[in-house]
Amino acid sequence: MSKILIIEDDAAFGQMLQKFLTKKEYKVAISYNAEDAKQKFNDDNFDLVLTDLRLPNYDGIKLLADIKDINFKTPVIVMTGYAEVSSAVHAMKKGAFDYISKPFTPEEIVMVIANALKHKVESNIQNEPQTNKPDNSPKPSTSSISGVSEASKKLQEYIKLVAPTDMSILITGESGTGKEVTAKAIHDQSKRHGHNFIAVDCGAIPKEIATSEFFGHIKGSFTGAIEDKIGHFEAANGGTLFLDEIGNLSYENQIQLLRALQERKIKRVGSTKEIAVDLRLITATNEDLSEAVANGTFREDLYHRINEFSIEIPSLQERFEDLLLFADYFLDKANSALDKAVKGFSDEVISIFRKYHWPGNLRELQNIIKRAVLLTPGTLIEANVLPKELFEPNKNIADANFSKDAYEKEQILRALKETNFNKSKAAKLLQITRKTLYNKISFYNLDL
Ligand SMILES: Nc1ncnc2c1ncn2[C@@H]1O[C@H](COP(=O)(O)OP(=O)(O)OP(=O)(O)O)[C@@H](O)[C@H]1O
Repeated sequence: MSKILIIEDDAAFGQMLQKFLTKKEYKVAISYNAEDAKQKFNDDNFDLVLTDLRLPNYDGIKLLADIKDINFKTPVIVMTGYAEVSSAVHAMKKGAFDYISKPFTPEEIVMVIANALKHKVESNIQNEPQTNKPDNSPKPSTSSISGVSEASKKLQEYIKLVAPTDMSILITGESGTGKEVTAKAIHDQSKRHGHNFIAVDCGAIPKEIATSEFFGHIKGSFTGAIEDKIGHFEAANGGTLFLDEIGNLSYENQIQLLRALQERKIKRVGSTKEIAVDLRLITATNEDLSEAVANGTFREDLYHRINEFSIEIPSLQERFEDLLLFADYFLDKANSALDKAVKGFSDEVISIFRKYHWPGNLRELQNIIKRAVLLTPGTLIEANVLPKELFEPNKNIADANFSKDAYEKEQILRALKETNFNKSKAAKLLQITRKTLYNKISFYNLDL
């Protein structure tokens, strides 16, 4: 029988929930304040914690951190008011497993709990064999976050799937979507993580020196070669070589690269000595390489060699539900970089962020937030520190979006009416997650 700890200052609601979950065959304890909750959590083994984010005299996020400090494996579900999606997202960033907005239906809470408990069992099974070898296990990347949208979850699945293999990965996606971050995550989760991750922007290397940049040179081999130099291939030996903007390589360099990959050996410029290299290749492009192959500007044999598996990174628009999560993350990052203590975004800014189309994706979001943090005198980012492009309608897609939005809104309302406003059922009908539905209801300002 799974044990649940409810932390809820509203005694009547807490007791009702306790009673309901007990009927569902859970063993349920309840705390009405943070101190008691920590005590109980310390003294007993709980399989799951269900906590309100707003507690008297205690910050819910701090309590979440305290719980994670005691036992980071226990999944925590946070309960929030409907308007507090951004705090829920913040909580998830700090390690909460899921969130549920009040008021919720009995089916919803049962589903969320069952899902969290299932995940706990699965992750315990995965963790078991690794307990005695902490140092050899791949480290998760710490300088990035995963996102909660379906597109992000799929991306994480792919990363997890391909990381342990030695397959060559081609990462595609618009500029600023996180291709390099993804390549690094694959490296960090691979068995090569103890070796170098070398990132090279092929677009930034002049054609004349590309060979020496990739393979190194020996002193005196050409004018300017004043000392021996190792190239990127050797530097990445044992680890991962990430070639960004691979489509920019000259035809000659493409041949050299293909040869090095096939033979797994290189020669420094000016040397006859062959050097064995053992590396994993990850490449990225924001152009359509198959088109370049069709046009004859990119070698087909190299294309197949680098494309044993391809991963497409979603644009920020395609990961709409991640927007606030990333915004929060970049806010923290900007605060530390600029030594500021800006706490959040005004409602108006959040609404502007949600309406903007983010052509520069995560990089643009990050830059805008950093600039806004710098310009913000107080604790909240207000609309007056945002650049003007955020206020301009996106002319290219305005019409398309209008009709798409109107259609989507109508579909949501129809599904809600059809299910008598049961959000879980409506989400199922629409074939989206409950969270996506909540986000869309809030995005379209549906007054339910
Ligand atoms: N998952 C993530 N978590 C945190 N930050 C991210 C994430 N993905 C991207 N970023 C940030 O967004 C910015 C752009 O990421 P990155 O350089 O990986 O994009 P890219 O697709 O390789 O860009 P380009 O096409 O211009 O080379 C970086 O500053 C990176 O730190």
